[in-house]
Amino acid sequence: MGIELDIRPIKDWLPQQDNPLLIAGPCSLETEEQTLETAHQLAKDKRVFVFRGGVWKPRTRPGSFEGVGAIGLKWLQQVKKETGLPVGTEVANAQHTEEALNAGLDVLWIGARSTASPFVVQEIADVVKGTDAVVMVKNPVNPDVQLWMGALERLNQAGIKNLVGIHRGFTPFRETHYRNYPNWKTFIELRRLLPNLPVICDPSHIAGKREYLFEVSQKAFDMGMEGLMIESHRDPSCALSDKEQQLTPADLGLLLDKLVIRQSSSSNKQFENKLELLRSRIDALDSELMEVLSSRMEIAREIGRYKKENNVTALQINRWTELMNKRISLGEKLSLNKTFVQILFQLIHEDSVRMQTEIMDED
Ligand SMILES: O=C(O)C(=O)C[C@]1(C(=O)O)C=C[C@@H](O)C=C1
Repeated sequence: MGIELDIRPIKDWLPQQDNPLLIAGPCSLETEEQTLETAHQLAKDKRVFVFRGGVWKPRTRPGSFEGVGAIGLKWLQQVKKETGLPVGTEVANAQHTEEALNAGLDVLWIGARSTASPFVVQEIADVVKGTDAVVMVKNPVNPDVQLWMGALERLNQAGIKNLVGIHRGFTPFRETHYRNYPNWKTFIELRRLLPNLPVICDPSHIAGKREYLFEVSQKAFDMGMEGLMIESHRDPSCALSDKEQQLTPADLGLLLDKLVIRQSSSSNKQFENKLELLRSRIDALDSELMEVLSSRMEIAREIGRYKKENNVTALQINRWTELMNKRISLGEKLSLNKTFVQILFQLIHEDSVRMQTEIMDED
């Protein structure tokens, strides 16, 4: 079951927010003029509720633009004064956090590399303790839901109730056309564990390229996320960081026009009735599936006992390879996803071998 953290809904700290929560602004603040011009253009689109801008930029390797530093906080104050938009930036240590709080920033967020370090998160939590700061926590670079949760818990234990999770994708472990791999199942697990935590998506860091922003953003809404943090620059071609993933405010408007925003439920009675009917069919099929699995495991146990009597190994690689190939081709005929079939049978086989070795090692 999920854990109940004491988290306030977005509406409590941002009453003007309308579904979804949209946070937009440049990857990095570069000049006061670039900051203000981008902010004024974004403020015209009433769907943007918070202006973001990176001031301290964590870069993988030295030598790239590392942000303008604390002077950027003054530009953010100016944005707030001129546009009325709440403003936010990323903080990566205690000093950033103190400076951002002193500058009256409305939103702070912890980046993926910082979330991966419990020491850094605790250092930030110690500074925000006792304030009513809004703190957003990006997922750690590796798909470790416990580490992500741990960061949120540390902040909550410091009394921070205005919490939001940000899904920005994970360092890819295999070739992908995205910059960071969107491991949606980690989000599903986080939602199961912390059902009352609002979670938004950062399509810019997942996509890495403008052309994929729409599909990632739409998927986030299909999954039930509450908003987006998306990078927007008045002229991305001149941006000092992440040129290829930023949109002009006008292009952001076009992207928002196309997105379908979904609700977690519907008040349509007919829809509810039909859904219930279909769910009861799924329940019945799942029971059948479990019965079939249980019978299969019983046979695997019988084989295990038989192998033990005859001193034969549990793992039979030729049979396993042949079985997997057959299941994949049957799966294709039944319109089942190949990776799904592979993972499913890997799990079944793994457990079958585990049971057989246990039988073999029994006295
Ligand atoms: O065919 C066997 O020898 C089994 O024990 C069954 C089974 C399976 O679960 O399908 C289990 C272990 C082997 O590596 C191969 C297949």
